[in-house]
Amino acid sequence: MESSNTVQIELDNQSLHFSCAHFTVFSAKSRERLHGHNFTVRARAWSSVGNNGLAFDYNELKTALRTICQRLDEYTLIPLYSPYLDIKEQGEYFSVSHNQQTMLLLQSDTLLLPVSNITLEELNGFIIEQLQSRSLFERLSIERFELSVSSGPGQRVKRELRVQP
Ligand SMILES: Nc1nc2c(c(=O)[nH]1)N=C([C@H](O)[C@H](O)COP(=O)(O)OP(=O)(O)OP(=O)(O)O)CN2
Repeated sequence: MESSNTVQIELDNQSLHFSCAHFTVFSAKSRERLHGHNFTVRARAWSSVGNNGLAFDYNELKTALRTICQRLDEYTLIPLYSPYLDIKEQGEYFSVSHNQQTMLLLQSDTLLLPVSNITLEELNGFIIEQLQSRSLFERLSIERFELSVSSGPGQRVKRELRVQP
């Protein structure tokens, strides 16, 4: 029986993590308190093995993921597109208001991400968009891709992408 020429390359190195503070906003009147996680990222990529016995150099994918994680690491993450937050610049701070409460966060320690909530779902989508912006899937001839983002043991969100050949 001939085996498939398509392999699955999985990356879940310890370096694919970022430590951030956030709060999930559930509604106009409900949110979590500000807290933190050590988020971890795991990627699976399906690709065909070429005549030289290589599917693609997974260091390119690992380096891209590591760079994205490093750029998020040690920040408070705030969703720029949340319908329930009012975000303003105030001197060296961002003032972030929700349900008549306002927190002041140092801009130097805060990232406004182009997402609607700081959830595993939205972080997953953000990281995939960062990879797509590098045309990584086309450049590495990745046919199918799965990204998993976890906020701790036992809870993760996975998203699968079928990249057009
Ligand atoms: N669909 C989603 N639901 C929730 C998300 C999410 O990202 N997507 N996130 C949260 C909370 O931010 C997150 O779960 C808070 O962490 P929590 O589980 O409360 O605390 P720990 O990670 O320390 O886990 P414990 O089980 O409490 O030890 C909620 N919902």
